[in-house]
Amino acid sequence: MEKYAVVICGGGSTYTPDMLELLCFAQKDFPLRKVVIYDSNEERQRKIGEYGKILFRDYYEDVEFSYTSDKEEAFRDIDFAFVQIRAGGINLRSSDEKIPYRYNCIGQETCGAGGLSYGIRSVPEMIQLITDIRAFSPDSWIINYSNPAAIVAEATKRVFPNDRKIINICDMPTQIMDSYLPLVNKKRSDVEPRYAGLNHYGWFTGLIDKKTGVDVLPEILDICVNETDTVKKQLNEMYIGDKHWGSTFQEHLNMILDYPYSLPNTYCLYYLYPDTCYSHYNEDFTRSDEVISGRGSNVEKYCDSIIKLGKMKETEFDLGIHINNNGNDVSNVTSSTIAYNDVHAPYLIELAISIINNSHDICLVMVENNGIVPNLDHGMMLEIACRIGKYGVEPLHVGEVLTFEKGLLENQYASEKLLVDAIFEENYQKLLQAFTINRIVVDTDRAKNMIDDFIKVNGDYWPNFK
Ligand SMILES: NC(=O)c1ccc[n+]([C@@H]2O[C@H](COP(=O)([O-])OP(=O)(O)OC[C@H]3O[C@@H](n4cnc5c(N)ncnc54)[C@H](O)[C@@H]3O)[C@@H](O)[C@H]2O)c1
Ligand SMILES: O=P(O)(O)OC[C@H]1O[C@H](O[C@H]2[C@H](O)[C@@H](O)[C@@H](O)O[C@@H]2CO)[C@H](O)[C@@H](O)[C@@H]1O
Ligand SMILES: [Mn+2]
Repeated sequence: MEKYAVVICGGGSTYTPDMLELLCFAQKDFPLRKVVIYDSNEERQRKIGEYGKILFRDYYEDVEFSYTSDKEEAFRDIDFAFVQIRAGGINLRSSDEKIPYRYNCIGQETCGAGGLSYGIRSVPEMIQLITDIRAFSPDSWIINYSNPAAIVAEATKRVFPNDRKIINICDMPTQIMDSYLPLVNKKRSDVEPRYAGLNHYGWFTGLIDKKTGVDVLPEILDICVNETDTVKKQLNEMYIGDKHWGSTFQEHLNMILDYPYSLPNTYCLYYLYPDTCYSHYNEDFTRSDEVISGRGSNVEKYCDSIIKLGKMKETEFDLGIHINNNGNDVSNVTSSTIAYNDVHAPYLIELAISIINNSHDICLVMVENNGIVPNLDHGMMLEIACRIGKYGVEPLHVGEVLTFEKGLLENQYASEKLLVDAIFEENYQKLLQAFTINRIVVDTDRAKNMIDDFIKVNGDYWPNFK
């Protein structure tokens, strides 16, 4: 049986423990010979690296596990690169979120001015990373989570136009399916999604039951409209203790009631309800602060405890690993790390399994439009349903989008396209246009003031726009 070599880029990521543990759970369906975690910040990765040594020794000893900041050590002889870097780190995410508030604008990780600022940092680092991976493993799959995925996808499309093994993905639609499918007693592996839009700005147009061929989305929307209180209660229970996602999904349900003909991505909230979102956020304690004190701190404590014990088996951290024996459905076998049981790792591994088995599972990934949605810009990197196999990504037919969605998407794509132009040309005028055309920014003076502030905090992460 073939065994694969995986590198996780951004090894210091808060998602890495979940990812490593799920690789142990999925060893029957995704057999591995080598796992390397790679990070440009040795210190940030060290604890997760030391924890990973214990994990693989206890649960997957025939895998060669290591951690490094050396590119050749990380990228030589690799089959899959899972990429989850945060260019500039969490502190600059904090600036991305706080600077817009100075000008009465929402600050968000991937949307609006914050997302544009983040995109300017991410693009050069992602291009360098992919170039480095390709230098040592020209035929490896590069599956990227790093944000802002829409802007990264637009930029990598231009620099690596013929590289069919770069896949940009997002786990938000997966999370939305997991949140609403229980209303019709289904889970994610029971349906094939139909979806269209840009990353973090799209809509489900169908959820096809694999057994019957029936689209269960209309029934879900009907329940949302006619049994709203039941749905509110179910979402509250699902996200009990998770204030951010709990409140996000309550607002998301309100958006469905306003536009009850499709199931939008949660991120549409920032574009369609900017004033409501602005009023709900605390500019002195934004989402990045919650992540630092929540997921970030939990993951660090988790790794520290295991490193201190020197083992996981027969401790409170014992994963009770059983070889995943329920077929390809790793989404049923979530890891038990304290980081959080989430869709992030399962989604990535489900994708990899569909590739190695050539099973053509349908996943939502970002591909160049090229007429799949004939009334949208053909260069748009659309997040749509695609069949995933060992020879690449094959998009399903979509057809035209409605006027409302077309108007929103063309506007957003103009912002993202102008931003990538601005980055490559170091062009201030296009930078100003990218900010001003964005539905969350709108005003030229506000855009100019934010850009001035972003230039100050981003330093060398930003080119010298002129
Ligand atoms: N696509 C999605 O739906 C999705 C879901 C969740 C998270 N994300 C993204 O995944 C990334 C990781 O999230 P996180 O909260 O774990 O971030 P994090 O800040 O906890 O970790 C990111 C790691 O990347 C490292 N890094 C930064 N630049 C690098 C480079 N050029 N080369 C190698 N390593 C580098 C950092 O040192 C850090 O250890 C972010 O971009 C986040 O937005 C995407
Ligand atoms: O604010 P964060 O860092 O917690 O999350 C930002 C990311 O949010 C989405 O990913 C979600 C995922 O969709 C859902 O499973 C949730 O429970 O956890 C993930 C991250 O916490 C979004 O898709 C990402 O692009 C964002 O980076
Ligand atoms: Mn996402």
